[in-house]
Amino acid sequence: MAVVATIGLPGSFAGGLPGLHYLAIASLFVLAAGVLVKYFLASRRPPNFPPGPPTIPFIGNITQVPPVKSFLKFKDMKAEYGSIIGLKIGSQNVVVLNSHKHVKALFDQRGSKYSSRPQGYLATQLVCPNEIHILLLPYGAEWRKQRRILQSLLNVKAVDKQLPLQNAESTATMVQLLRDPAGYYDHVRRYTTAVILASVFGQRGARFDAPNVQALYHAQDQFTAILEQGATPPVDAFPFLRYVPEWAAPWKRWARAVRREQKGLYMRLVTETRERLAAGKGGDCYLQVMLRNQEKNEMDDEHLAYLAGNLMEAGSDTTASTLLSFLLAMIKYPEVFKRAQKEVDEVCGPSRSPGPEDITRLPFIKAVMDETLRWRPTASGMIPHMLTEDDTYEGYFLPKGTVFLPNVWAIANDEEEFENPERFMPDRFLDINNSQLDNNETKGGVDGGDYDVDGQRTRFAFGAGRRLCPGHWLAKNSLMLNMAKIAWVFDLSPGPGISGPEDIDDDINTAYHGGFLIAPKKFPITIKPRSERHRAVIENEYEALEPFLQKYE
Ligand code: HEM
Repeated sequence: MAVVATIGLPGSFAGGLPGLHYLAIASLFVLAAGVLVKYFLASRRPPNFPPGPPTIPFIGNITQVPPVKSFLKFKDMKAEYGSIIGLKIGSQNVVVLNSHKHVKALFDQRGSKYSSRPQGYLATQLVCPNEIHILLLPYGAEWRKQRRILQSLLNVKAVDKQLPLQNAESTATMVQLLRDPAGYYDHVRRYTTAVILASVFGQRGARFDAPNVQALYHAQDQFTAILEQGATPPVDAFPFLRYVPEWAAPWKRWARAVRREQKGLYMRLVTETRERLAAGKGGDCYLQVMLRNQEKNEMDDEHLAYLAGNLMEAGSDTTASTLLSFLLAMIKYPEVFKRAQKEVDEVCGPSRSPGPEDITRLPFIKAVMDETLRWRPTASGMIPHMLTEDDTYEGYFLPKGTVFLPNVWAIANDEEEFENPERFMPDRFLDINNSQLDNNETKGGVDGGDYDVDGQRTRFAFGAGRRLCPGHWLAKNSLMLNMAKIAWVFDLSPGPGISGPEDIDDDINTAYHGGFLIAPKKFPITIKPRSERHRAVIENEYEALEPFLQKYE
């Protein structure tokens, strides 16, 4: 009766069944209207929010965001709306940062507010619940703890310990490329997985079809596929979707399957590593250190397994995709590859391939690596940061909870920063590296202007602020070693059916897979040893390194 009075219904309808019916329908109607009004209002741009395309009631800008390679569309929007663009994805506030200036000002300089991640229902509740996945963790105690652990293993000095492993696996990759050049795509992907498998779990991944390499790629592919925009209903924009029962929501069943597969794999790898360590095998891996400190760090087995597994996810495809882009660039720009070959020849001579000791002696290869990371940044799909307090910037109001997308693609292709950004021109980094090296080295990698030692801060290929990729030193050692060895061992040219470099498709629209990470599609390439002597040297080097790799078998 009280309810009836409140909503002003005639009392005579309140007593019997028909009255209750009416009441229920009316209540539902009011509830639905309330929800509609809420979503209607929530899909509008908040006052003083950065400019962007007009919103559509209830859905905001959802229809203006393409499901793949949205970074291209966001770059185009810059002409109309500027370098800081406000969007509504349903009720979610989203800001796209199209200039390195904003990423620096917000992520780097206001790191205490801009370092969280959006807590998407699917990713953080169904696939990775209980704060187990460092990439997805909110900015807080658990993230700080996990980040500290990674920092101690992956800092600039500590990663040098992995150089012998990276060198041996890179040499093994050169031999695989010699023996089976057509399988280049998988050989490169094997390399990056094998390095992480050995450095983290102390295990060997000698072939691309090795069960653990395959299992890792399968779990990783499933994980990225389910997180891809458009792969599942927009449950965060329309939270009522989370209440759809599982029988009517195949995406929920898919999420549970991904969870099962990922957890099963990472836990199994930890068990295997424990057993191998007990048997005196695979020592000195990152997981061994983590296990030793497990109690001190208050990590249960699942958190430990995920932290180790996350290194696999974060370090494998990213590095492989960058190396594949390098191969593509080298056949598209043969004059660059010739200069790279000249440099390695001058530094190493004809009797040995480049090794760890050469990494700091190859400025041109370094510029090629920097340019590859700029030309095709693998994280163009934009890894979001989330704002944890209300803020104002350049006169705009940015509410707490706003999701920020750093558009690495737009930053790397900014005509105001880079002349002819679509062209692969390592010289732009050669000049910077040479002129700014001293100035910036004293600042411990933090940029003293627009560039740091390796130009990383301007391109933002490794992210920014407190979430900056903790694996970037390890990754860069892998990139340098492989790029230098490839230039030393091989001649590269366009594959059969391609008349010359001008016919090679390197277009981001057509030559690249879209998704969370971008990667080149397989392209025709001919990979041949430069001479019989080069072939013999690399085969011999591999033979000498085999006993070292055996310890991971
Ligand atoms: C070329 C190779 C790589 C690229 C381009 C890359 C790029 C990135 C980017 C863009 C982020 C997000 C940064 C941000 O939110 O601002 C990230 C995060 C991360 N990366 Fe990398 N990465 C690479 C290799 C690696 C390697 C080799 C490892 C480890 C072995 C690694 C481990 C991680 C981890 C754990 C995170 C999550 C950090 C956090 O959320 O606090 N990455 N990476």
